[in-house]
Amino acid sequence: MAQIIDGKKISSEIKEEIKSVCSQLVKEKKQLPGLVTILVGNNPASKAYVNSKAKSCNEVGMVSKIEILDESISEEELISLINRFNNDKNYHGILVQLPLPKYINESNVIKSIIPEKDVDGFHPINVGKLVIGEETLIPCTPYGILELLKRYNIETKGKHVVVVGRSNIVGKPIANLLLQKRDGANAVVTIVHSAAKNISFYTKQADILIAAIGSPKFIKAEMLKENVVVIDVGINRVEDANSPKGYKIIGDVDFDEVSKIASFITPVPGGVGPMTIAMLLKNTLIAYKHLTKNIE
Ligand SMILES: Nc1nc(=O)c2c([nH]1)NC[C@@H]1CN(c3ccc(C(=O)N[C@@H](CCC(=O)O)C(=O)O)cc3)C=[N+]21
Repeated sequence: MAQIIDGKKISSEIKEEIKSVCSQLVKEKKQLPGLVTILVGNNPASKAYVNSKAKSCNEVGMVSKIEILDESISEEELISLINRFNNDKNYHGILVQLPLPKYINESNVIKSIIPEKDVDGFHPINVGKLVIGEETLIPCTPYGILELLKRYNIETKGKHVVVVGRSNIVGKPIANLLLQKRDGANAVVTIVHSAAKNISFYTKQADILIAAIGSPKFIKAEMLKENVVVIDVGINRVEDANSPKGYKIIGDVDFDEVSKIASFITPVPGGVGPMTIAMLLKNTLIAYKHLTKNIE
């Protein structure tokens, strides 16, 4: 049986670390780090995420603001609001909850956030820095995966990591980060995606498998070798009559069968998801550090 990688526990540890930095700032009567989250429309899942981000901010003692905008807002109005926060010294991180309504160009919106406050790490300047191995704000989910591997002492040097999925949010950045030589993971990395003729051919070679597909229970035990380390990034909402909420969240990995052959595995929920939020707070602290020079 695989050892469970407890993302909930590690995320609590990281939040404790951030909390102690914030209470030190209070003692020194210094400004606190601030995060603004912008939500357009009222998609229930997005609302839930945004609320849990704000709750975590409050837990660690950061300043947090949620801006909820009507679905009818124009791209120009959204960008002008972002500009206001670009210039607002009380906020060091700006996060625009994705996805945005179809008529708003996501790329224009992401580019309107100053790279220094881009705590998602989605701005092309930050993406470019990440790819060439320069210090930058790392997207929260990949950053969370790196922390999990580090805190469970899972060696990546020379290991074959197979990333399933090529999104800009998870697949591409995690592949680049694990590839990095200088203060990096130094792994051999393969990215596979839906156009592959035989996905199992690739996944069977993985020492570490990262599933970021967006398809419930896609990864089966027969696609993997014994003792593989499995990181499940999937957050799939499926109907569940037995749950009080009417739905449950399952990953991209068939946990019941894969946990029998893997050496380590992240559960869903309680794996990568909580880490995403912890690393968002960490990024806000890093942005604060660079913008204010209040902490070393
Ligand atoms: N600009 C932007 N940045 C994001 O980082 C971003 C986004 N937009 N849009 C949506 C996705 C999704 N996302 C998650 C965060 C936490 C959990 C999380 O905490 N999940 C819990 C379960 C939560 C539950 O039960 O609903 C878990 O896996 O244990 C999941 C998903 C951030 N995203």
